[in-house]
Amino acid sequence: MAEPSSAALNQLRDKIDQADKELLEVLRRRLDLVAEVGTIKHAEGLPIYAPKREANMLAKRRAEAESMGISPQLIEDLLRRMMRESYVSEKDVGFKRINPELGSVVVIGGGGKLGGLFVHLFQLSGYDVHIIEQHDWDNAPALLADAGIVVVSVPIDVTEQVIAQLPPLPKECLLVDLTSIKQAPLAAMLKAHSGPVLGLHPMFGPDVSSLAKQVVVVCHGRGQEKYQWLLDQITIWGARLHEAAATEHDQAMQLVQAMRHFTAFVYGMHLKREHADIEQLLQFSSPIYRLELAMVGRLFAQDASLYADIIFSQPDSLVRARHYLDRYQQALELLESGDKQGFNKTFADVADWFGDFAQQFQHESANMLMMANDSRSN
Ligand SMILES: NC(=O)c1ccc[n+]([C@@H]2O[C@H](COP(=O)([O-])OP(=O)(O)OC[C@H]3O[C@@H](n4cnc5c(N)ncnc54)[C@H](O)[C@@H]3O)[C@@H](O)[C@H]2O)c1
Ligand SMILES: O=C(O)C(=O)C[C@]1(C(=O)O)C=C[C@@H](O)C=C1
Repeated sequence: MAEPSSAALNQLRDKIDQADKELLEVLRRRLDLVAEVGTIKHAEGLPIYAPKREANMLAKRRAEAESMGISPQLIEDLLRRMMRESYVSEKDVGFKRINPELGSVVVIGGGGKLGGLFVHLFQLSGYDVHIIEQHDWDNAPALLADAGIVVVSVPIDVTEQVIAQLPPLPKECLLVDLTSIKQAPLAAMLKAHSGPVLGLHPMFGPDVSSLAKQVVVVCHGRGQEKYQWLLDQITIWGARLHEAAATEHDQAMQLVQAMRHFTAFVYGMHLKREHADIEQLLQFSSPIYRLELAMVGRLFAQDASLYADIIFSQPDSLVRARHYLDRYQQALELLESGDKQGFNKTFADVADWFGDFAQQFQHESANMLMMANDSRSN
C-alpha cells in the first residue's frame, strides 16, 4: 500500500531529493580525492589509517556543525562512515612493499580463511607469494628454499605439528605464525628454527574490509631487527600493533575469546533446546537483545572447529568454565530464595568493580544500538 502523501509534502520531498543528489556529488568529489590520497600513500609507504588526522578533522567538523545548528554527532557519524569507505578504496590501490630485498613469502595454510587474507595483503604489497596446503608438502622443500618469510596459518590443533615438520629454512628466513593462541606455537617455532621468529595474533576475522583500526597482537620471538619491516608493513596495512608476552596474551584470550565463545555456545544450545522461535524473538526484541542474538548467532555461521580449537586448546578453559558455573549457581541461589536484596547487593558490587567503564560502555553501546537500529528496514 502506498504511503500517505500530499501535494505540499511532495513538493518538499522533491527538494529533499535535490539536496540528496547534491550530497552524492560531494561524496563523488570526496571519493576522487581519497583515491588520489591512496596513490600518494602507496608511493610513499604511508599507513592507510591516520588517527591524528581523523581526530583533528572530526573535532573541526563537529565544531563547524554546531555553529551551523547541525548535530555534531551527525557529521561525525557521516564522516566515520565515509572514512570506512576510504580505507577500502586506499587498500585496493595496493601498498608500498617495505622490504624489496625479501625472498618469497610462503603462507602455509594460505588457502584457508585467515591465511588467504594475508596472501592477498602480501600480494597487494607486491611480494612474490606461494602457498603450501595440506597436500603440497612434496613441493615444500623447493618452495621454502628461497623463502624470506614463512607464515604459518593452519588450524590450531595441527600448528605445532606443522611447525615441527618444516624442512630446515634459510638461516635469515623469518618464521611467523597467526595462531589464536601464542605460547605453544611460539615455543615450537623457536625450537624448529634458529633464525628470526615472531608470533602474531590478528584480532579479527577474514571478513574485514580492510585492516584499518584492527589490532594485531605481537609476541616477540627472536631477532626483532630482522622482522621490524613486517611490523612496519602491517602498520601500513592500517592495523594497530599491541605488544604482549605470549603468556599474558593467552591469559587475556582465555576471557576475551575462550570464555566468551563458550558462553555464546551455551546460550545458542539453550535457545535450541528451549525450542525458541527466532522469528518471534526478533519481533519482540529491543535493539540490544537483537544485537546480543546477533553476537551469538554469528558464532554458528562460522567454523565449529576454529571455536572448538580456541576453547579446547587453552589449558585453563575447564577451570574457568567451572568457575563460571559456580557463579551461575550462586546467582541461581539468589533467585531460588527470592533474595532480591542479595541480587541488588551483588549488582552494586559488580557495578562498583566496573567503575567508570560502566558509563563508558553504556555510552559506547548506545551509539552501536543507534547504528544497529538505523540499518533496520522492517
Ligand atoms: N578465522 C579467524 O577468524 C582467525 C582469526 C585470528 C586467528 N586465526 C588463526 O588463523 C589460523 C587459521 O585459521 P583459519 O580460520 O584461516 O582456518 P582455515 O581452516 O580456514 O584455514 C586453515 C588452512 O590450513 C590448511 N591446512 C590444514 N592442515 C594443513 C597442513 N598440515 N599443511 C598445510 N596446510 C594445512 C587447510 O587446508 C586450510 O586451508 C588458526 O591458527 C587460527 O587460530 C583465525
Ligand atoms: O587524510 C588521509 O590520510 C586519508 O587517507 C583520508 C582519510 C579520509 O577519508 O578523510 C581516510 C583515512 C585516514 O585515516 C584519514 C583520513
